Amino acid sequence: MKIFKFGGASVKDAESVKNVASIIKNEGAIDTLVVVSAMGKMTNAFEDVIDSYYHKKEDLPNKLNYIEEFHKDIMSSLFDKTDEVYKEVDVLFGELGWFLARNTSQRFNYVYDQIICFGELLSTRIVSGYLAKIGQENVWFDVRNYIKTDSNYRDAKVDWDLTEELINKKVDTSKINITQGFIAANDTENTTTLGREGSDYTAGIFAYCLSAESVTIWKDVPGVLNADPRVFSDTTLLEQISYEEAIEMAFYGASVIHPKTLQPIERKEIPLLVRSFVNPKEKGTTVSKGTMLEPYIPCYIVKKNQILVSISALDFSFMVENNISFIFQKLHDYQLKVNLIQNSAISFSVCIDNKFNKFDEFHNELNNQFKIDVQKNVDLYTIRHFDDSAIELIENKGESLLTQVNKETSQIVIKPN
Ligand SMILES: Nc1ncnc2c1ncn2[C@@H]1O[C@H](COP(=O)(O)OP(=O)(O)O)[C@@H](O)[C@H]1O
Ligand SMILES: N[C@@H](CC(=O)OP(=O)(O)O)C(=O)O
Repeated sequence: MKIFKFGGASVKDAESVKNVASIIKNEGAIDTLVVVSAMGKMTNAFEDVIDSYYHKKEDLPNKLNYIEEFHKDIMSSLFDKTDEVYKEVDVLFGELGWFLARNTSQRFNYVYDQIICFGELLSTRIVSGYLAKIGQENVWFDVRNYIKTDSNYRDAKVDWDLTEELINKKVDTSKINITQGFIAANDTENTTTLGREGSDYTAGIFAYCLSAESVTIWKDVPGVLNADPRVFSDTTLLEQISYEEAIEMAFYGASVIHPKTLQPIERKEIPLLVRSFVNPKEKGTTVSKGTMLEPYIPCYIVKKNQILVSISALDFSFMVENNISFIFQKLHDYQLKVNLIQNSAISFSVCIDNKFNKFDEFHNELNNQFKIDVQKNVDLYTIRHFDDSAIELIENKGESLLTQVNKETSQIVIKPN
């Protein structure tokens, strides 16, 4: 069985849905399980709904209307008004309205997951309905009956044993199956999610459980490039990369593959293909066991908007185990993700992501015990397989604040010009 994954960009409008349907027809007409994300930027739109709902804002009806109109507008170009899919979509909007009216829970993460899931439920109904409309038989299923997790809402951990059992019992591997990425359920049937951009991971979960022959993630780029084309104007397609290399790139922040996706498929040595839904005839990138990188060239990964913090003791004493472990505990407590560490005898530097906006609290707490220098709004560049000219290219992007060089990887913190 093959696994396909289509992200939001591939189903952002009616033409895109037609394109996805033609790829499925041409490339995956049997034995294929298709994982689909919410359409376009609909997950962000549902986050707006959650914000308005949770904070009881007056604009909630407008935000809900926007989402309904977005989907119905796409549907009007794909279906006749009498098609079954309209009923299915209306049932989903009914369920959403029912939850919004009846929910009494104040737990934000729980509420978030019960609402955000409708993006994927709607998109899969539309893709499945359109395939049926053009005569392509397929099976739609609710992934929440297949992927089971703990109750850590918004970042749930998969119960692998139960999930594997359910998937193997329930998936008809001879058919085209259409299901949702990103969402799952706990043992009390409440919806959970696997973390933002987690649909790639869903594809990895199905691939592992079904021992699939391959996973193809269809993207708006020709494959894995040696840099993000949104940031670098001159990029090269990587035709082949090893699992290890792909895991390294994803770990450092190459957003083309979700970091959690690779571990399950690497364990079973299932090839991962990253291909273009714009040019589906092109081969794209193969991630598999074997050659580390083909062609062997420097690869650039950038994380924007980081904070560089240098910490030293007030009395100039050494930065050693006891104070470093204390600082790390505090970084953990304030959910500050560390992307680079460098220490010398008397100072300790970290480059961190302030995703949850807790840096100022961390700073206040440590300020009277340590001397702390802070540089906000810096960019962290990671270069895999660097050479001198690659480092020079990055150092020309602004003021270079810190450079760290390991065998295969160089990391440079830049204050942009
Ligand atoms: N090394 C890279 N190679 C290709 N694309 C990259 C790379 N690093 C970042 N990207 C970005 O990843 C995007 C595709 O990933 P993403 O938007 O998450 O897709 P989807 O939402 O369809 O899963 C591309 O549009 C590109 O800008
Ligand atoms: N829709 C979810 C899950 C996802 O993976 O989406 P995409 O495949 O479009 O990145 C999100 O936006 O987080």
